[in-house]
Amino acid sequence: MPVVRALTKVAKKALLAPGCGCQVSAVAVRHVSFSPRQVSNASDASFHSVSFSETDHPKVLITGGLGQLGVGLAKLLRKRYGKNNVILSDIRKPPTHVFHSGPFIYSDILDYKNLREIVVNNRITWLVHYSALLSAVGEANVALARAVNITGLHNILDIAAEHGLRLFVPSTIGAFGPTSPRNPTPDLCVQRPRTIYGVSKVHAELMGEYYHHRYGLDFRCLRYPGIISADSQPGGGTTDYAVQIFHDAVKTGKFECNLKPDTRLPMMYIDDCLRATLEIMEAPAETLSMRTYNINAMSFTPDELVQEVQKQLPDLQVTYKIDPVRQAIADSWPMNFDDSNARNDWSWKHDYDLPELVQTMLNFIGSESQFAQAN
Ligand SMILES: NC(=O)c1ccc[n+]([C@@H]2O[C@H](COP(=O)([O-])OP(=O)(O)OC[C@H]3O[C@@H](n4cnc5c(N)ncnc54)[C@H](O)[C@@H]3O)[C@@H](O)[C@H]2O)c1
Ligand SMILES: C[C@@H](O)[C@H](N)C(=O)O
Repeated sequence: MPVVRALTKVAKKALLAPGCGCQVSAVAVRHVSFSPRQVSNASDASFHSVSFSETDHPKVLITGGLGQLGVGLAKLLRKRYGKNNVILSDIRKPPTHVFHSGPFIYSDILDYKNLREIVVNNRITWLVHYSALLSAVGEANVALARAVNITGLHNILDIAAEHGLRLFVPSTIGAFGPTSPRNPTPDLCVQRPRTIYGVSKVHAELMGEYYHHRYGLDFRCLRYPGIISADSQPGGGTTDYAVQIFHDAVKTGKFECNLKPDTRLPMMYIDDCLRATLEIMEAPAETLSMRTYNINAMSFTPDELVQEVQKQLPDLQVTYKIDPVRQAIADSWPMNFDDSNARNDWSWKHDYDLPELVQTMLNFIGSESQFAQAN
């Protein structure tokens, strides 16, 4: 598979490069007057996101933008800030419609110099860091997940701090583990995840908050639930079943579920997720009592989702063939998410519950499939 080959090549390059972290450090120290790697005591902390004036439109770079969430976010942000003020980037080749919808640029987050060139040449003020390997693919390739999710994040943090960017990094329900309270899971509690994905996301939360306190980095982070979207495919996670069921229900009337029928996980429709991202990015700093927030919309089991879909498509046949890796991951994740801090601090509110989600997904996929048959 070309994508897998490209990713493996990138990871090998990063992992085999002698002291790849040190090379990055050398570049930062040589060319940048302020770098987190140079600051030796807290009193020197001097990074502020002052370059962004609230009256101007931000100039946004989205990394890993060709996955499930990036294209939709670019569309939303372009509507608000103008097409040319939002740059999508990835290491993959964009489909034609994405390429023609606004600026796209190649960016490998493991290439620090390339990242810096993009930020400088395009006068970037906000960075949305979406590149990652998700939970199931991460377990299948731990070395690659470690490189992309941890080494890549270090590059992003340094670039953001050096250039005074506002930085958004999503975290996940996967940042919690079996020893966390699971029903509900609050913002602050034990976090001992058992996947490389979860470990890398806890690391991202802590590093982002550390850079915020140490260097004044304007770091903002939301822990997303499993995200459900109709016009983009998930990238290899544990919650992917909740997207696949809609496609299979419409196209074949049959669905094989890889999680047990009673596995409860927090979920959210993509429009709520992207709006939350915009809202936290625009929130005045003084409203944020924390830098990492849970957000939630609904919570359901495969069985409950099937029942809701069968209200519209009663002939849907569902079988269960459990994937032990995904099941073990799901069993260690939150069942319900407590997002009261987000609701109190910056008025977070979801629009979609399970019935609206199911109706919207079936409408979208149904009309797409009718269109395909007619053409
Ligand atoms: N989709 C969800 O349900 C969900 C839930 C919680 C958190 N998140 C987080 O949101 C973000 C976006 O999720 P998504 O579902 O769009 O992910 P995805 O897996 O669909 O897309 C990730 C993208 O990262 C890119 N990428 C991989 N290696 C890269 C590299 N070296 N340089 C640049 N890009 C690289 C891939 O090509 C891919 O397009 C991720 O950080 C993820 O952890 C997603
Ligand atoms: C929940 C989330 O982080 C992603 N969809 C996964 O399952 O890995």
